[in-house]
Amino acid sequence: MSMSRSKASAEESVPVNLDDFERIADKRLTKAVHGYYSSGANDEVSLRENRVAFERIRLRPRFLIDVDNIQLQTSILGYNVSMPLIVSPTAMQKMAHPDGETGVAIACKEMGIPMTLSTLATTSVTDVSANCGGEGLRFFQLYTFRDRGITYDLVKRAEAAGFKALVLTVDTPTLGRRNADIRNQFSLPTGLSLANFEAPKAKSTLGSEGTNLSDAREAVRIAAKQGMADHSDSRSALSAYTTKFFDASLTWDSIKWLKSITNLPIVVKGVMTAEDAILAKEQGVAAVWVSNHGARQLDGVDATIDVLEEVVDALRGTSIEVYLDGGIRRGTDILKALALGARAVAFGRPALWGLTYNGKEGVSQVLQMMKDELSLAMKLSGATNVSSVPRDLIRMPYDAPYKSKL
Ligand SMILES: Cc1cc2nc3c(=O)[nH]c(=O)nc-3n(C[C@H](O)[C@H](O)[C@H](O)COP(=O)(O)O)c2cc1C
Ligand SMILES: CC(C)CC(=O)C(=O)O
Repeated sequence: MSMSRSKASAEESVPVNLDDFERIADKRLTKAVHGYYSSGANDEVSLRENRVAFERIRLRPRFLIDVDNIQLQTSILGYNVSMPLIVSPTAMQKMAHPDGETGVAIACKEMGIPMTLSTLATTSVTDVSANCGGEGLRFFQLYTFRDRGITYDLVKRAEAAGFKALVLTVDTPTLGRRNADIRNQFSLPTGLSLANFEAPKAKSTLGSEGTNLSDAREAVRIAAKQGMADHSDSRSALSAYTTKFFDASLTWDSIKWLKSITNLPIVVKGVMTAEDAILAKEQGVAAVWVSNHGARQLDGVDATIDVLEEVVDALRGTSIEVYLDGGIRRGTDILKALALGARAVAFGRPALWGLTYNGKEGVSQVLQMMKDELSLAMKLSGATNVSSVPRDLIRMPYDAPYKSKL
């Protein structure tokens, strides 16, 4: 791994929590990249809410429970993991550090947790896998393109590269409005490209015989190579890119098509209601990922942690796993989500801060910090196993005042 940047410089003290990593990353990134990574949509009401909602939840610790040996390991989609944490997909990680997606993937592999690679990564599915020696658990986040042949090709490449699940993002038919990207005229810095769209080195795996896909593929490829430099959509170059190429006509029914082309388990990312959780269930998905996209899409939605329980309730009695991201910054946040029924949680920005701080090593530090914090939170609250954190370990703001059941 490249080590082109130092750890904390003299004026930066060593980070002791994720906020410290954020502060250091804020100073090091260019204005445009920092704006892109940190922004939420519009007035960032939901961005603030993602954090504040965690702070409103109170813990109800139990004591004189043997917490000498607590159980952090669990399984995700049948794979053993060292703790219930996934790294969320975030686009264009090489803007943070040359280690980019490979750095995140290796840090996750070493920690024994899944990494989710974005469709809009600056390292290809093939290269990420090769750089990890084919080891580690990786999921592929899928954006669907107007031309289904492009989506098909992405899925086949992810399969061939050994990715173990498709994470279909459903909250982005088009891009949310992010003020910083508009002000900064954001586009991908020169020298980087959206690597999953580079021309395949070998013969194309494209399988939709009979359709002429070359023009559409070429357009996507050129845009990816040019770093989405098209600012014709007044909202931003990213917005122009998604409007032009993303399939805004996708419906729940489209999951049938996805299932017809792959045997990989499908995880639906971006669910915020019981209604959509039930529609996902009807499509036979393996997992539902509660997310508001780090509050970057529709502003004014609830914090994810506040809708988790309705989704969990809607899927009760099924084998569908529920994950959550949005504002996870502390071990106690993880514990709160587990108490509400999440099988695992995920985070996006903290991995980018770790990457900015010190490449792959910085991501490892961030992951280790979360593991240590989760372990501490469990010991201090009497929770012994991540798979069976009781609901009454927490008090939600909407819970009725305590009445003795004793
Ligand atoms: C810079 C950035 C880029 C993102 N890119 C993607 C993406 O390519 N695909 C996707 O499904 N979600 C993407 N997301 C959303 C994340 O997967 C995740 O839902 C969000 O970051 C969780 O919130 P957190 O950052 O507070 O942990 C992105 C988020 C950020 C901050
Ligand atoms: C270009 C975007 C679609 C990537 C993304 O998901 C995001 O920036 O939140």
